Amino acid sequence: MKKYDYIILGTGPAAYQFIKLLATQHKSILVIESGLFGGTCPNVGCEPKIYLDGAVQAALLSKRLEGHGIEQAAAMNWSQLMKEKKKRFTSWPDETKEIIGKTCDVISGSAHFINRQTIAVNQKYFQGNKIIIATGRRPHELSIPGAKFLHDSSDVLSLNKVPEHATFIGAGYVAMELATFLAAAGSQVTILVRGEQVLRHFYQKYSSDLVNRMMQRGIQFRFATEATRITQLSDKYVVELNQDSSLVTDYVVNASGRTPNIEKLDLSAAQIDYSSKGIDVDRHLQTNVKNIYAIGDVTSQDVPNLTTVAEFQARYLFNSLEKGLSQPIDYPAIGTGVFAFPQLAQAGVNPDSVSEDRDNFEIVEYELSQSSLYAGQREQGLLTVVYDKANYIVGVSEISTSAVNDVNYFVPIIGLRIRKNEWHRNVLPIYPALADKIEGILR
Ligand SMILES: Cc1cc2nc3c(=O)[nH]c(=O)nc-3n(C[C@H](O)[C@H](O)[C@H](O)COP(=O)(O)OP(=O)(O)OC[C@H]3O[C@@H](n4cnc5c(N)ncnc54)[C@H](O)[C@@H]3O)c2cc1C
Ligand SMILES: NC(=O)c1ccc[n+]([C@@H]2O[C@H](COP(=O)([O-])OP(=O)(O)OC[C@H]3O[C@@H](n4cnc5c(N)ncnc54)[C@H](O)[C@@H]3O)[C@@H](O)[C@H]2O)c1
Repeated sequence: MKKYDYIILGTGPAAYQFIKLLATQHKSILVIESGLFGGTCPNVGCEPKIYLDGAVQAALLSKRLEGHGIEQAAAMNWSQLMKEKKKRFTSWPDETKEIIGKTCDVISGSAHFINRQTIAVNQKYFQGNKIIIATGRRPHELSIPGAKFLHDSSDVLSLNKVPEHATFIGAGYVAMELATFLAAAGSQVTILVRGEQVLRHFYQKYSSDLVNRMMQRGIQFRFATEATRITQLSDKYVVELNQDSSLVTDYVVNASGRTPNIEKLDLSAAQIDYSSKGIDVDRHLQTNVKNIYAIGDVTSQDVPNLTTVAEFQARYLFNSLEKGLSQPIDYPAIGTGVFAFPQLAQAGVNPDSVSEDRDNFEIVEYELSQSSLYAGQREQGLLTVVYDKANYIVGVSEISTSAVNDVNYFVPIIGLRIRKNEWHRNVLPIYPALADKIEGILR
């Protein structure tokens, strides 16, 4: 049986980052991937999403400005856009496999544990001194009758023609972003929200604001509504709802969350602890088994499942295993954004989590629309800043057409605890942009 220093399961952002760093260490490495090389983010997640987003934002912004300096709003040609997207993305898995193959042995197949040192793939067995599990997540399966008619985010991101009517189940990141895309391309869209909240990890005032602005563009939200059954009716689908009602649609997207890829790993063969939330790891990203580690979305850690977080964990693990770093993982200020229209973004402390603690935190809202920058886009922009007792900025939330980039200005300010005088001395940003106003927001 061939023995390696490392066996790595998966090739998504977590594994890829770890492999890239390990390439400098002259180790023997086996990498096993059961799906598309590169994982979710570059193939069916962030990257194709942001590629399509360019046209979506252009179309929606031109519509907003119609009659205010734009004669006629741009009309999206989704099919053409999708052809362009496929041209760019189709070769990525093969290219990624080739890059990894330069420094590692690579196998396509689904890996599972035989025991604490042994992994099986395609009926072959391999031993690893250290085994890194980075198998990510996949769309959560809804167990309702007719679930076979459901589509997921990957399907939407490679859809050739937009449906006349689309229904989304769930109201998290995926639903809010992809509903924005399909609606911009001409679909009628309905979003079924199980409870009363959308994007529950975001500042709720701005989540509700986003819902209102999407509703103004004709996107329908049905709150306290669950899909209970889906049936086919010639070339359409009937979605039965918990409120003794139903709707007829052309396309149903399951956007009810993502579940860790653990079932096929046979974790019990290596006595690895896990739950439905993912693989349990300690603050060194080690499982309960000494030589086995887990990174990225597959872990049950209470951090957002983002590419940035997966890569951060990979860097931490590399430094811990190869560079002798002994401190536990300590997460920095994490920024996150929803690529809807307008965008929603936040970093650090969510105002909702400290709104009752006025002794230790101050929450201040800044109206951005007064600036010509935002007014020229005819979009209301709102920024909320959370200050701690010592007047450091510890959290920022924004809703505007440029919220993602705006909040990114604040990530170093929060992470590096930058004060007004330091900013003033060392920074002269481009004007006009939000960055030139930050000095006024800092204390
Ligand atoms: C539609 C969408 C949009 C997103 N947009 C953003 C965004 O804008 N910004 C952001 O930060 N994050 C975004 N994300 C989240 C981001 O994609 C994930 O956080 C990131 O991909 C996690 O990386 P990972 O390496 O942990 O897992 P993954 O990228 O999921 O990779 C895991 C890999 O393991 C493989 N695998 C699974 N089981 C096995 C097995 N038994 N054997 C071998 N291989 C296996 C899988 O095939 C997969 O390739 C988005 C996700 C989706 C779905
Ligand atoms: N811009 C980004 O960074 C980005 C974009 C997309 C995805 N992601 C990542 O991928 C993850 C998955 O995204 P997502 O939108 O699929 O999940 P999510 O957890 O953000 O949202 C899931 C939604 O489905 C609802 N839901 C759960 N179970 C349900 C059920 N049985 N019936 C009806 N509704 C149900 C939830 O209440 C929630 O509204 C995100 O949490 C995020 O980490 C990030």
